[in-house]
Amino acid sequence: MSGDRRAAGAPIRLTVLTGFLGAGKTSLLNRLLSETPVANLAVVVNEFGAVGLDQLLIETASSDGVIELSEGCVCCTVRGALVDTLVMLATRSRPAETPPLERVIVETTGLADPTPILASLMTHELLADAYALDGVVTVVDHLAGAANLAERPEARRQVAVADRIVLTKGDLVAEQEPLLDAIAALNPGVGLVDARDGEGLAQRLFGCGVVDPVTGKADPARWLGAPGHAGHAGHDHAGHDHGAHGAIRSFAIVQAEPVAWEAVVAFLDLMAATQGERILRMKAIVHVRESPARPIVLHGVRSYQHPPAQLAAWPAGMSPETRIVLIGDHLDEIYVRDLFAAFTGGLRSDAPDRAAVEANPLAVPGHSFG
Ligand SMILES: Nc1nc2c(ncn2[C@@H]2O[C@H](COP(=O)(O)OP(=O)(O)OP(=O)(O)O)[C@@H](O)[C@H]2O)c(=O)[nH]1
Repeated sequence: MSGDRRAAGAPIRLTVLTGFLGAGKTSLLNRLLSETPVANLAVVVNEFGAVGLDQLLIETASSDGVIELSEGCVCCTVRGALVDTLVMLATRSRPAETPPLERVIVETTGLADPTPILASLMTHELLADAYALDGVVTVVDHLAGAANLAERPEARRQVAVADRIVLTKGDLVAEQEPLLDAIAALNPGVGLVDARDGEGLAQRLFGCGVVDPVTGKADPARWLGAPGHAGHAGHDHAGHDHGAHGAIRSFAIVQAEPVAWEAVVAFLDLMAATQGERILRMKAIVHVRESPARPIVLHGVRSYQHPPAQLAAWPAGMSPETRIVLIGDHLDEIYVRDLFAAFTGGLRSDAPDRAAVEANPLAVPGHSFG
């Protein structure tokens, strides 16, 4: 934690901890809090039905950082209260000697679709400014996980939007492959953490979002799943999933040529207008023509986008290229790729490769794409 101590005015890191009912969120939180100094961390717990139970468990580790919302689902009835609580945490007055709040963890109810919560974080003026999403951490248990993913849309969404997945109850099953396959189909390359792996939980769960500006650190390349970065397989096209899991899939648009910022804005506006409800999550780093040395990172859910943030420089080890990762539900990949190409002058997905046509021994002399 000392490495990311919050500078005055720097955003509060916010982790959304989600996972299906009984997956082990509270157990994980208890472990995390027992490992992590809690003086500058607050936990917002939302429960559905069993009010108070989780608070009792968490209180053993953190006597004063816990705020429990009243009964209700965090994605709908308590959404207003969650926003109010986060506003209160960001704006509360505090004695001069107390350190500023560095982190907030929101534990959602197991039945929550996390996308409305993420949308609130991105679109509420004060929240978008005061908080930086440090990552969506989803807990999946080996015992019930595969069945939940097969049967419950909210469980699939929790996995699809995760920046990190924690696997619990591995001690209770012999075979792990079916669940790992189901996760890979929804969110290929997501970083997996086995809850049985000893200490250092905070290190593995925190810092999996995008941060930088400028430069509050975190690791945008890892967040994006850029090739060569730990925890991700680096996928440009994966996650076909038209079977039992419906049509949640992810793909990446990659373009090395810098693009005009206004073309990207136009592309995103049209995406939001036409595909909004199908976008579970969008993460992007943009190689902008106007500032090729300083990329812009973007993220969004549904039709909402977080205000763009410009990084100090390209993340170490990442080549300058635009990389847009889209996780969608019934999202039309060809349409999206063609739309991007139309706005940015890139190659259309169904058009021949320019180099293959121009640098081809059979190419028509003098012919080139203009
Ligand atoms: N064997 C085993 N049990 C676990 C593990 N993680 C959690 N549990 C147990 O699973 C049960 C549910 O854990 P919780 O931490 O309450 O799960 P939760 O996701 O917070 O549950 P809800 O708040 O009801 O959604 C508890 O009895 C835990 O002790 C694990 O890795 N192995």
